[in-house]
Amino acid sequence: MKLLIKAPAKINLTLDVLHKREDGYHEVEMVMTTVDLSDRIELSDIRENEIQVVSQNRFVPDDQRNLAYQAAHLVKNRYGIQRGVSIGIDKMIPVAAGLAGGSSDAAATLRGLNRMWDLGLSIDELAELGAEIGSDVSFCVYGGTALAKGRGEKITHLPAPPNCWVILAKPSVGVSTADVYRNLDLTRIQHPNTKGMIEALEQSSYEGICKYTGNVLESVTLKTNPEVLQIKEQMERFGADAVLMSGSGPTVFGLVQYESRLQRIYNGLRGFCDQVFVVRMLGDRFTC
Ligand SMILES: C[C@@](CO)(OP(=O)(O)O)[C@H](O)COP(=O)(O)OP(=O)(O)OC[C@H]1O[C@@H](n2ccc(N)nc2=O)[C@H](O)[C@@H]1O
Ligand SMILES: Nc1ncnc2c1ncn2[C@@H]1O[C@H](COP(=O)(O)OP(=O)(O)O)[C@@H](O)[C@H]1O
Repeated sequence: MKLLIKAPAKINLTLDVLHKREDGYHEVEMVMTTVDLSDRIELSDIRENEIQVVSQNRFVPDDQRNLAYQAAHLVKNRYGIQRGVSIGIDKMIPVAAGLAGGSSDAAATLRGLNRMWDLGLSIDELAELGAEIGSDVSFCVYGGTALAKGRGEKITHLPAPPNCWVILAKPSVGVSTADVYRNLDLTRIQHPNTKGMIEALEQSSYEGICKYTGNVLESVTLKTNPEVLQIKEQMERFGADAVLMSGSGPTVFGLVQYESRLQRIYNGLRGFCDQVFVVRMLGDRFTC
């Protein structure tokens, strides 16, 4: 049997950090939404009772460090599955970019194995398993648009944003999520208005969504990586309606309502940023 599953990237419309917890993680409040830049995960039955990961991308680990491997390993152990699987990862989402590519691969693997191995798990049960792999995996199991609390695993679904374009620009610098959280100065945070963002989504107000975007992790990543700030400034100058870094970075996204502006922003960015994508937000969430 072979299964092909889509693993979409996410962006953070808001990202707030409330405090540092005793377990070392940070208590967060984030509004996240999936966009149609997706990895393709191919699950295939194999004869050997083992997990294999195959990817052409040299930044994607092919062993137990891979989050998709960890998802298969968790399911195999938890449910005593005596079958093997090959996980092919066709990587479209830039790696270590603040777009949750690895988390989404893990989430897609959970959804896929649930079908392939007839586990009969609900989407909520899959999201609970996802939380054991990483903070962003639960959200990626559902996709769509949601408020994520706790360390990211407590999910409340929200209405999809109104239709618009999203330009993603990924500078070549690498960013470690753990380092960004570690270097965050909690005494100097400018908290985004999460409530305002939720209301804007509920009212389907594009202007409100643009107004309430905010990410406290920018204070760390923009300071250590001036090229990220430069990309933000370029996107603003070329006329994006809202510009923000996604997650811990370094990817910057711009929201654009009118197609006429899109080409100008895209061309302006291509000059000094290798990876630029124009995508749509994905309205629907996964149900199984
Ligand atoms: C910042 C965010 C925003 O969506 O995304 P990315 O930039 O990674 O895409 C997430 O909070 C990242 O989630 P994820 O990448 O799954 O994090 P994990 O693997 O669970 O944790 C990586 C490290 O980040 C730190 N961490 C993560 C989540 C959290 N709420 N508090 C933390 O302090 C911890 O040091 C942890 O060891
Ligand atoms: N399936 C995967 N795809 C990409 N990276 C992975 C995967 N599994 C593990 N990783 C590791 O996780 C790290 C974070 O990758 P990724 O999920 O792409 O970034 P982010 O958390 O910033 O959104 C990478 O450095 C990579 O080594």
